[in-house]
Amino acid sequence: MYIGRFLVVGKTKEGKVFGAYRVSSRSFPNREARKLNENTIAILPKDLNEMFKNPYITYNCIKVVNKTVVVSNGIHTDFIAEKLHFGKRDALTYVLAVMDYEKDEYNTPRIGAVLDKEECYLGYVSCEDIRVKKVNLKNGKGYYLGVYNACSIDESQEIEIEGETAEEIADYILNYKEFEYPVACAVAIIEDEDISLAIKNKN
Ligand SMILES: NC(=O)c1ncn([C@@H]2O[C@H](COP(=O)(O)O)[C@@H](O)[C@H]2O)c1NC=O
Repeated sequence: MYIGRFLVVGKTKEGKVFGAYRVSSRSFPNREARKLNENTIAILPKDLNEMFKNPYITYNCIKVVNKTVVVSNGIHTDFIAEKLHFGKRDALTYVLAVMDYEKDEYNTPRIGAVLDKEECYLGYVSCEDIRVKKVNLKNGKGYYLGVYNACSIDESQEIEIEGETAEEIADYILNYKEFEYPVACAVAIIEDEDISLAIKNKN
């Protein structure tokens, strides 16, 4: 099944909260996740000239602000991170409403998650609806939210989670067979007082 870009929020079997993002792409597979600094992971074309071909393929997909993690499929990551003083739910809601879905040939939805140790919100804006929901995370389970064929916040969109470190989860989600065209995966995991980031690229 092709669900395009997707987020996974969940807990490891030992109860560590994480947010993950996978780029799956038919049209722009020559990209990679890159850790820009200890708080930020970006998605970039390997050939930087490619970024001018489409406005939606180059962006920060994870940003950590203090102890809060923002994950998304576009430049809205940065705007949500800048509005966190509104509160997690309202920052996500406000930015999704203002930015709307992508004006490409697929009306690709914007998806996002904002989470910390205590609570997690998932949200999306598509050409049909807009939704932000608080999600209760369970040990060893993850909820996914994808741009195509999986753009809903629903208990049926639950997967098992393997791995206890950011690296192990990035590897597991990048290689999650059910979802096609893997390109790159980025993960932020909250461990006690620290947040660790990891990336895994297909090639
Ligand atoms: N965020 C991304 O990495 C991203 N990659 C591709 N898109 C958009 O989605 C369209 C379809 O891409 P694809 O065929 O790779 O699923 C692209 O033309 C582009 O407008 C993206 N936009 C949102 O997901």
